[in-house]
Amino acid sequence: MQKSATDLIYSNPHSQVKDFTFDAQVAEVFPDMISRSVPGYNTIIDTIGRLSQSYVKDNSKVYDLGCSLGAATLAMRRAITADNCKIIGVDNSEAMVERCKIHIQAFKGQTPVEILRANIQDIKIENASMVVLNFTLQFIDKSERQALLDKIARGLNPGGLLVLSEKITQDDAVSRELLTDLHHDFKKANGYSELEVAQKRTALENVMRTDTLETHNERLTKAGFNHITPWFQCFNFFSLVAIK
Ligand SMILES: C[S@@+](CC[C@H](N)C(=O)[O-])C[C@H]1O[C@@H](n2cnc3c(N)ncnc32)[C@H](O)[C@@H]1O
Ligand SMILES: O=C(O)C(=O)C[C@]1(C(=O)O)C=C[C@@H](O)C=C1
Repeated sequence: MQKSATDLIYSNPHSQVKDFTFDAQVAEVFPDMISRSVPGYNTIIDTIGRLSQSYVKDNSKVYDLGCSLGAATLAMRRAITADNCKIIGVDNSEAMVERCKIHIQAFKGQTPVEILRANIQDIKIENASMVVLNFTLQFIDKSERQALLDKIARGLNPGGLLVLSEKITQDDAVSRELLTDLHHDFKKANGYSELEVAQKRTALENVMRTDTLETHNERLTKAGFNHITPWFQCFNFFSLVAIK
């Protein structure tokens, strides 16, 4: 991931904390924001690259849905050895897509990359050997998540792989509070103040709705995935692989 400006968005008191959006201000500091906010983010990006080496097949497509600045796309492009493939990165934030295109061009690679500004719910997914949803599903309306996963499962070739990474919640309030506290401690250890943690939490409240692990499993099973296994969890962040 490239170096970026330090995230100071919530460092001063906001008279009214607005709903979080992936605007130009966020895009500018995003690599710093996500690596200081998501435990294991770099491990997850590296592992997506590692998985693409094994699962991306000749003559197929790879989708990075909610690609932001293209961290997962770049990790996959570095690792893919299959021939005649294409990576399609999709994001609906204009600021992210603009920066992502510049970022991708700055690196050389064999596999062609196309970055699209679109709603991932509107695009066609076809002939895919690998699909990545790295901390994106949590921003889709809950009632529309199953339809998106159904579309992904339909678009994957047999043996194709989905990587789904999400912030999760727990039904049990004691467990939920424990993991939330650990996550907040992680953010503070990475230099965020109490105020920054509290204001970001408020900003995300209406826009990022998390599910339990059980809900994720149920949806993926319903979508038709045959092999589903979490491979990473740290506090209330996890990543799984689902194979068709
Ligand atoms: C937390 S970021 C994803 C981080 C990125 N996948 C990575 O690994 O660095 C979520 C991204 O999803 C995008 N997004 C949210 N809803 C979307 C939608 N319906 N269609 C396309 N992109 C969406 C946001 O603009 C944002 O860039
Ligand atoms: O900052 C937090 O508390 C988060 O939940 C992290 C999180 C995410 O999970 O996607 C939320 C928004 C930002 O895009 C980066 C990371």
